[in-house]
Amino acid sequence: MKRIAFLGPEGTVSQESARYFFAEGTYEFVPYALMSDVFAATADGTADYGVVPIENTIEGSVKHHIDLLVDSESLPIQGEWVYPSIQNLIGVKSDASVAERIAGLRKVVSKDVAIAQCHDFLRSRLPQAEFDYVSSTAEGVRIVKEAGDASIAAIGTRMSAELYGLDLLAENITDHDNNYTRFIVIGRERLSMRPPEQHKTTILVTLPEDYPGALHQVLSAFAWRRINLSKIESRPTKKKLGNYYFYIDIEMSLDSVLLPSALQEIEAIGCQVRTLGSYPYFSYSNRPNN
Ligand SMILES: O=C(O)C(=O)Cc1ccccc1
Repeated sequence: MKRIAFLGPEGTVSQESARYFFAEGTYEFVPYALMSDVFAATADGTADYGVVPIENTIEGSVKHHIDLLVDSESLPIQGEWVYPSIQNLIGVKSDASVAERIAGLRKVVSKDVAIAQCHDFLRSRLPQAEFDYVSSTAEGVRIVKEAGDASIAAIGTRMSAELYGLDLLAENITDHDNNYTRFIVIGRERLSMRPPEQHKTTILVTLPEDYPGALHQVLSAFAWRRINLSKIESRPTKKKLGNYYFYIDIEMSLDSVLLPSALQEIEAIGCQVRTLGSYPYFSYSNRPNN
């Protein structure tokens, strides 16, 4: 049975999303306390695949996860999908009314991204609350359960509230209905699933120094071939202040005729190109398990 590593404990958005993506076949879903553990377990073969939230509608790229991906040389991206994260306000069980319980909250414990996703709700309904940032949404739920304290709430999935036997104090508290998270799966083996309509390729490009207009040349190698890019983002190389690489998502498979020649052209001007993966991509309307 294939093992799928995800950011735990049980009940995270990542786990919900992994179950949605790997809906067909039998898999073992294995929680890890930190995203770096998810990468390490996949790298050393303890897990076959690792699930990584990489970008959010509201927050943009999860920079720490992009950096982990870049640092994990041997783990190509094998697939990408989009999942709507629905967050809820979760508290200990009590006989008091929900309004009273919300009024009595002093602290909210959750993951930074989840708190950001619910910013408007928290500002209007819980202006008095302070925030504790923890490693995942389900970890916040676990902490609330352990504390057994009615003045603390977590933000997390419905699944986590059920798992820890807590109450939903408010459902679907995310600020925007179009709040989606883009997930990738890393691993050595290709995935065997229904062929998708779209493929993507992700590359890292380091520009040569002292080459004015290098980025323009990179972009034009794609432009004149009419190859669409869906994302370009610079990240510091961390080797020297002011040195960057570009993280580029390309809407084309590396198996195509055009893309390899574009990459050759970019290398020819002195850029370093590293492929992070060429993989199937599933939008939310084109679900992997339709
Ligand atoms: O903390 C979690 O539950 C995660 O899986 C990370 C996360 C949090 C919010 C949106 C998407 C992923």
